[in-house]
Amino acid sequence: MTKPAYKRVLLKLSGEALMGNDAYGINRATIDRMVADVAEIARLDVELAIVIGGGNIFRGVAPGAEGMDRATADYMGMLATVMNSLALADAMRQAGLTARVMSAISIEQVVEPYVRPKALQYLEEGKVVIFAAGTGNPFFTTDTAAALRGSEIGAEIVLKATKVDGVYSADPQKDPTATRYTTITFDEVITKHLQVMDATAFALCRDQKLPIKVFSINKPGALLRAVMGEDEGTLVHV
Ligand SMILES: Nc1ncnc2c1ncn2[C@@H]1O[C@H](COP(=O)(O)OP(=O)(O)OP(=O)(O)O)[C@@H](O)[C@H]1O
Ligand SMILES: O=c1ccn([C@@H]2O[C@H](COP(=O)(O)O)[C@@H](O)[C@H]2O)c(=O)[nH]1
Repeated sequence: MTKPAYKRVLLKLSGEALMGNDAYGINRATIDRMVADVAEIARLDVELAIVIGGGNIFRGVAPGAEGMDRATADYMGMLATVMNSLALADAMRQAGLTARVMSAISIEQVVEPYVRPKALQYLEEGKVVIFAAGTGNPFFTTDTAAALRGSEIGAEIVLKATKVDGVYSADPQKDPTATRYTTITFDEVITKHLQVMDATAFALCRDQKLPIKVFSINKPGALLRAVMGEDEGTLVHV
């Protein structure tokens, strides 16, 4: 087998995809499938850090959050990512992988705080590092957290595993005539307002020259192909 294209990657996993076909929450079969995909690339000695979104849990509380102060709702969203991170780490443990969860907000009885040198040490030791609670700040997203942590740890690429199989000319879930790009520049995605990731995340990756690959979380083998540098999804580059 040929070698992986990257030594260290930041994988952004869709929170919303975690609910599978359920209305919200964590679907057991879905998380196990995600972990199996992750295990496949961990076996290749790729240093792997993960950020997982919170849409699967936050969607469930959204009606109650209506009219809520934005920062408070955002803190709830960040806590949702902590729950997903813990569930992911535990599923990894059951699959024989060693994962460490590090939180951007202080909840030390539950999960250790994010400390960059410690995260780097874990990666060098071959542990999977899961960055929880986003950036730790309201008004941001876990996509921006992925761009931020990816830059901090010197990842060579951000792999965004999501519900669609790449970046399209318009939202493919709304516009069936939308066409998929194989590659696209950061300037183009930003000026065309393509919203598969938020503009803050795109701008940070552009400034740090950190490429992003967007691909389907539901397509078998897609993560492996992305790690091998094969033609999969859409590459967003400088
Ligand atoms: N131009 C576009 N190309 C591709 N997808 C797009 C585009 N515009 C909007 N989208 C939407 O962006 C979504 C992916 O981003 P989103 O941040 O909502 O999900 P996620 O990151 O997978 O979930 P979570 O936020 O729970 O982690 C896709 O499901 C798609 O419908
Ligand atoms: O840095 C961050 C990251 C996330 N949030 C809040 O959490 C939810 C869930 O994250 P997704 O990226 O949408 O999955 C998000 O909507 C924000 O409300 C945050 O405030 N800061």
